[in-house]
Formats: sequence, structure tokens, C-alpha cells
Amino acid sequence: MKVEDGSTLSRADCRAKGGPPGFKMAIVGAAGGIGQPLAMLMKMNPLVSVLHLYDVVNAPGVTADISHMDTGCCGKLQLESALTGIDLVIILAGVLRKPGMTRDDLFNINAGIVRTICEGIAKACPKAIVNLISNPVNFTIPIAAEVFKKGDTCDPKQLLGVTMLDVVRENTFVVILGLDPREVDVPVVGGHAEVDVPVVKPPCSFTKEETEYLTNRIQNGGTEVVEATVGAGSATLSMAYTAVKFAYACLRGLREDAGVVECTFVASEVTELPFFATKVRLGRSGAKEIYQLGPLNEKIRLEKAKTELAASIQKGVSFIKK
Ligand SMILES: NC(=O)C1=CN([C@@H]2O[C@H](COP(=O)(O)OP(=O)(O)OC[C@H]3O[C@@H](n4cnc5c(N)ncnc54)[C@H](O)[C@@H]3O)[C@@H](O)[C@H]2O)C=CC1
Ligand SMILES: O=C([O-])CC(=O)C(=O)O
Repeated sequence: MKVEDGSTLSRADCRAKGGPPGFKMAIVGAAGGIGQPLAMLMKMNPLVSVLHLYDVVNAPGVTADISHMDTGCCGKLQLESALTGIDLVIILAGVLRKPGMTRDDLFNINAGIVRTICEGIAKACPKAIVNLISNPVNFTIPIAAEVFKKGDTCDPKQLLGVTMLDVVRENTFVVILGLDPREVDVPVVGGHAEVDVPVVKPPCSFTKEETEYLTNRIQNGGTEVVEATVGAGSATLSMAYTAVKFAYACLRGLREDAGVVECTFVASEVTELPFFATKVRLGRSGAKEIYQLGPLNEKIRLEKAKTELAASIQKGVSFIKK
């Protein structure tokens, strides 16, 4: 869309002229494997009025490319200007796994990157909802939370660790078990990947073998992709798809749509841990209501996951406090 001086007319301008409303969104790490398809898909989303793309490499290239799509958009080259006034930030920045690596091996590099970006968010858009995807999510969420605590401006419930790929995989794998994902309620709780636990809710039930199959496939789904790409990357397109789904849910929450419920790793009182992934209801300021776990058929697996999660959370918090 063009105005007379040749500059792009964003959907925010359209809103002022009586056009469709929308939110301002930034993607940090936008030139990477996930970032590029995610940027393209978010640019097509009618709830996004302005899209800022930031990366340390090739952000101008990606911005120029998608700016030719005939929807509103602008790129920003400085982190703080990319974040100013933003309603929803997606963080993808950092490095990814190669075969033979665990997610924890990413900690040393990604911890510092996530800290810097969150310091930028605390200054430039402290009220934004943050979707944090950079791994290891079970460590980077506590890091981000500590940064925001220092700034004292952010509500902890705005910070949402994206564990939804575990749910997307679960929906995929229950079909292999011959079930319709619309008819089973299996929230994936705990944290991301090795510490997630699919919890079957009545009236649906699985056999022991089905539960084993589902849990193993979900917990190892990321490694399955890392090995299949033979070093070329980790889950990229399925993550971009998932990031769009989760961002759309957050945008609907911002718009105060009723009944928007997803699983996310968030500050929580559901267990003794300070963060835990459960179903939450999304609203204007992120996780508006955090659902209790309810009756559980997975107590032993959950206790093991909690022990591992507690260590991840401690390591993340210590990284900022040291
Ligand atoms: N939570 C989840 O379920 C999943 C998480 N991931 C994680 O998402 C992250 C991104 O994955 P990909 O896009 O595949 O990786 P990628 O390597 O293709 O892209 C990462 C991008 O981050 C940029 N970057 C690095 N440092 C930066 C900084 N300081 N500021 C801004 N940008 C910076 C790089 O230039 C690169 O373009 C990885 O940490 C990966 O492990 C991936 C899949 C699933
Ligand atoms: O496996 C990885 O490194 C990426 C990831 O978190 C996933 O696909 O679940």
C-alpha cells in the first residue's frame, strides 16, 4: 500500500483512517531459519498493523524482501528503535543445535543474547507481551524474568515461554494412535522437550504403551529433526507454524477475545517451582489465568520433570545474579 510521497502506509495509519485495527509487533532474530517464514506469515496477519524485524545480520535484506508484500510493514535496524511502542515481541535470536548437542549446550551463547534483548525490552516496551522461543527455553525464561525484575516495570505474566511445539507434536502423534486431536484433551505440562509431560484428561485414556509412545515422540521430537537435517538446522518450519499460532493467540488475548487458552511456560504458583508450563487463558497482559493441573495420571514422570526443571531454573537465575 503506498501513499503519495512513496512511503509505505502501515495498517496503523489505516486504523487512523477508519481501516482495520491492529497491534505492533517485533521479531528479534528475524533473519534466521524460523524468523524468515515467521516474518512472512505475521505480515499476512490482519491483527498486525506494524511489523519490526531485527537481527544482527541481514535484517535489511529480509525487510526489503517482505516489504514488497502488499501489506503494512517496516524494518528497524537498532534494537531499541525496533522495540519502541511494541505490543508483542517474539524472540528467536541465538544459536541452534547441531546433531550430538543438547539444548543445554546452547546456554553459554544464548543466555547473554537473551539478557541483552530483554534489557532492550525493559527499556523500550516494558508492557509488551514477550514470546520467548530461543533455547534452552527452560533456562532462558528465568533469565528473562530476572532482567525484567531488575527493571521493575514488567508484569511477570507478560513473559511466555513458547512450549507449544510440544502440543503441536502431540496433536500430530495422537493421530498416529488413531485418535482425533479435537476429541482428546492432552495438555503438555512442565517445561519444553525432555521435561514436558503429556497429561491425558478424562474421559480420554491411553494404554501404558500409548502413553510411552506419545511421551517419547514428543520429548525427542526436536532431536528427531536435528538428526534428520544432518547439521543443517533444528525444527524450523514446524516452529514457524507454531510461533504464528501462539502469536495469533496472544494477539487475540491483547484484543481481549474470550476463551483464548494455550499451554505456555510461565511464572506460576501451580507447583512449588517459580515457572511451569500449563494451560493458561490469555488476555491483555499475557497469562490472565493459569489453570491448575487437576487430577494427574502422570505423577512419577512429573516429579522427575520437576527435579530437572528446578535445576534449569536455578542455573538461569544464577546467570543474572552472579
Ligand atoms: N522453543 C522451541 O520449541 C524451539 C526453539 N528453537 C530455538 O529457536 C532459536 C532460533 O532458531 P533458528 O531460527 O532455527 O536459528 P537460526 O540460527 O537460523 O537463527 C537465529 C537468528 O538469530 C540471530 N541472532 C543471533 N544473535 C542475535 C542478537 N544478539 N540479536 C538479534 N539476532 C541475533 C542470528 O543472526 C540468526 O539470524 C534457537 O535457539 C533454537 O534452538 C527452535 C525450535 C523450537
Ligand atoms: O530441538 C531443538 O533444538 C529445537 C527444539 O527445541 C525443538 O524442536 O523442540
